[in-house]
Amino acid sequence: MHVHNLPAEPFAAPRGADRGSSDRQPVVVARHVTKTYGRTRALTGVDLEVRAGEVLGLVGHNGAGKSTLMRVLAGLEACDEGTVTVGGRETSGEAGPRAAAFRGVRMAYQETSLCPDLTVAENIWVSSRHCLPRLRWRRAAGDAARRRLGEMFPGHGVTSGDRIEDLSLAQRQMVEIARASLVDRLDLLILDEPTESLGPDAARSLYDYVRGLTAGGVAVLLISHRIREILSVADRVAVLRDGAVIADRPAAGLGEHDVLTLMGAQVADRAGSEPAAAAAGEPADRPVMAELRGATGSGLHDVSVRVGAGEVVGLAGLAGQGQQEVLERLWRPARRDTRVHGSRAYVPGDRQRSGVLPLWTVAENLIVTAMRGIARHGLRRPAEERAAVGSWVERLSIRGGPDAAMTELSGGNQQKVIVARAFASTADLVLLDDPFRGVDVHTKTDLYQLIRHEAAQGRSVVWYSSENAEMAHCDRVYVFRAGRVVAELAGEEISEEQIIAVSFAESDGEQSHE
Ligand SMILES: Nc1ncnc2c1ncn2[C@@H]1O[C@H](COP(=O)(O)OP(=O)(O)OP(=O)(O)O)[C@@H](O)[C@H]1O
Repeated sequence: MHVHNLPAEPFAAPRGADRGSSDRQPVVVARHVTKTYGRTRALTGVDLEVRAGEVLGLVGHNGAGKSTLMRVLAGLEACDEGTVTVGGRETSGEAGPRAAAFRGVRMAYQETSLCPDLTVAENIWVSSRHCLPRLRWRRAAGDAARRRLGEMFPGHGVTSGDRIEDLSLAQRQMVEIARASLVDRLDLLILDEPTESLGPDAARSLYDYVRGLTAGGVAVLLISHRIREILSVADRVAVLRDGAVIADRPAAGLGEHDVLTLMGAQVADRAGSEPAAAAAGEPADRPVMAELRGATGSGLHDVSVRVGAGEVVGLAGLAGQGQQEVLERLWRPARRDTRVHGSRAYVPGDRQRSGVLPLWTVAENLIVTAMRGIARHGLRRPAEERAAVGSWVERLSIRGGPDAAMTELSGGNQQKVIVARAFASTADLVLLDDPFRGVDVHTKTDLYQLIRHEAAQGRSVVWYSSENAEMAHCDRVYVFRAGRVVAELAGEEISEEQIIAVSFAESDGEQSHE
């Protein structure tokens, strides 16, 4: 391995030479890799090869073992059995953040590994200090961050002196990905659900950059629950099921349905590919549960939103156009222009900041909101609580079970607990802020049905989603742009195409007024 440690330009750009698929050398090879946590067999014998110059897509259900495998391939954790070979050299016993054998293998985490109260430059320094000069390190780290963010995400809006905690979720994800790529020699870049928090433009820029990397001979391992995205970016797709790779195929010729079937889904058994039917009855007939009337201020301009009892109302449009402000106002109604009847539950979009009680178990996290509904005359009823928890764990296939600590759960399973917690409460109004990030396709399908079912019982749901296709499960959708409602769609009018068409058509009109 040659290292070019130049203070002025310490981090390697994609290497130049294009390599054909025929001479792709293995960069990292796993053979019969196992990993057990307590009673959980996270990896049960993985065989996988990642080759230079390719994008390998890795798919699998929540809890299939994807993140665990990545940590082992990146040398952050040692496997129990089996071998990991990096650049032709077996690494047995070497693991931990500083293991030299893994120096060219870098990983961007789905939850981000950044320290919130340090700046962007300081975070970059912490993770890449071995290739930064000791003198004026802060400046060098800041320059490197600025350059790499500019290459990867033009228009990112981050400055190297920004504190991580002040950045948006998308910006934190961008810094995380840039951080992972900043190394003196990059052999394998692992991206764990990189686009879950990114908008479509940032995702496109990232994949353009990834193509440059692979053209230069770097290997990229991409984990995602977005199967279409995997199929459009990856050269090869590996499917992980119950801790083992059960299929490894070229992406060309694979369809979305093929991948879902390989993942082990009873695709035909789930009514998921079709949106669940919206509840009957004209929205205008329903008693109003919550309402914003001409709300203005903190980014909103004359926004009126009405939520009927038993209605699922979608908030759509590009990210950050006022949808979160609407949820926030419904959650904490403080002004005259907002009226909310009944109790509320909230599923935050950012579980790192305000989602789970990490040191508590799944059962404790679930029951914390449901207790009030279960208790009689102020007394808790443990048997009923236990039964309620059990039914939610089963209903959402929360892998790990009720007694697992939240920190033991995979990212997607943590998210399921947060969603279940909201619906397990007695709240009349459930507010969802892009709630299904990181949740696998099949569980999402079950959750869509859950939402419809709860609405049919009379609950109201307000749902912001960055995935326009999800809005088809709503009764009515408000499309937002620059803090304004630019369209209200109902029933048949709601479709991905229509939402995009309205967002963009209206956005041009808006701009001419600005
Ligand atoms: N530190 C840990 N302690 C105990 N169990 C763990 C730990 N890390 C992972 N597990 C368990 O190992 C299994 C695999 O988890 P992993 O995070 O690798 O899944 P994943 O495929 O990445 O899921 P997701 O799509 O939800 O991110 C899960 O059952 C999880 O609960």
